[in-house]
Amino acid sequence: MIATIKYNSRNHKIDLSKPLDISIPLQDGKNNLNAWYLDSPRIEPHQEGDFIGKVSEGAPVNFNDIWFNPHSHVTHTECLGHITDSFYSINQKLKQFFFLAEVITVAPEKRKKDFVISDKQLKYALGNKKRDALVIRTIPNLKDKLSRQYSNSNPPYLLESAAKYLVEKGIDHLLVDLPSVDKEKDEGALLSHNAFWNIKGKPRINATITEFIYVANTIEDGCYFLNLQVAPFENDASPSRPVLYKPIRE
Ligand SMILES: N[C@@H](CC(=O)c1ccccc1NC=O)C(=O)O
Repeated sequence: MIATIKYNSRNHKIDLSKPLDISIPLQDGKNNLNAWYLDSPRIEPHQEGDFIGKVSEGAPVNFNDIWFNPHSHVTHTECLGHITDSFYSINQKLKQFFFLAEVITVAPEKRKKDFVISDKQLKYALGNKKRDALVIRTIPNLKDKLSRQYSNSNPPYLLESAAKYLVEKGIDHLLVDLPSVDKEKDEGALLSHNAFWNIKGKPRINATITEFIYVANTIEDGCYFLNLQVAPFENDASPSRPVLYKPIRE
């Protein structure tokens, strides 16, 4: 199924039958991804009195309750409501779902005890490309990213100057394969979140950050169309499924 997309007065073709899913699924239990010191997520039959919501236990349907936190357990997209006093819902702020994206691969640089993504690395990778969205794959890029236990591991993050550079570049949607764009323990500074949403200036209310993606090694760096949608929760963040489509060269 081939679609032609007219973007900036140019036609691009994509094959809708060849989606590249860069989300991480959520599953019950300890093998699930985890961050921010929470228990593992749970998917379990709803129970009430004698009722157990499971066909094999005599119920007419499987009827599971799910306990999870979008920031801890799954690919999720957040809006500025993640760090503001006022409530903003990702389901209200993300209203367009196709974007031109660049996929880049970065090896975070060692800075004292941290590993960071710098503005210099992003400048080198983006050059003068103009994109709506940036997908950052960090290396090493092993399958353990699907089930990592990140709490107290001080994962890589973006320098504030890197986030500021992305704002200057006009990147509205940032996707990373990390738990956060900020340092795990930064005493609430959240410098990159603040810079990306320009909280101290004119807030970028339609900009989004997607965390915990996984970009398989079979997906090459380069230009893609990105379909980004969230589950319709009215919350600062919600589970999301970013999907890439490679433009067809003619
Ligand atoms: N870096 C922050 C902590 C933080 O970001 C955070 C803490 C608890 C639960 C979630 C967090 N961040 C992401 O959703 C700090 O050290 O204050």
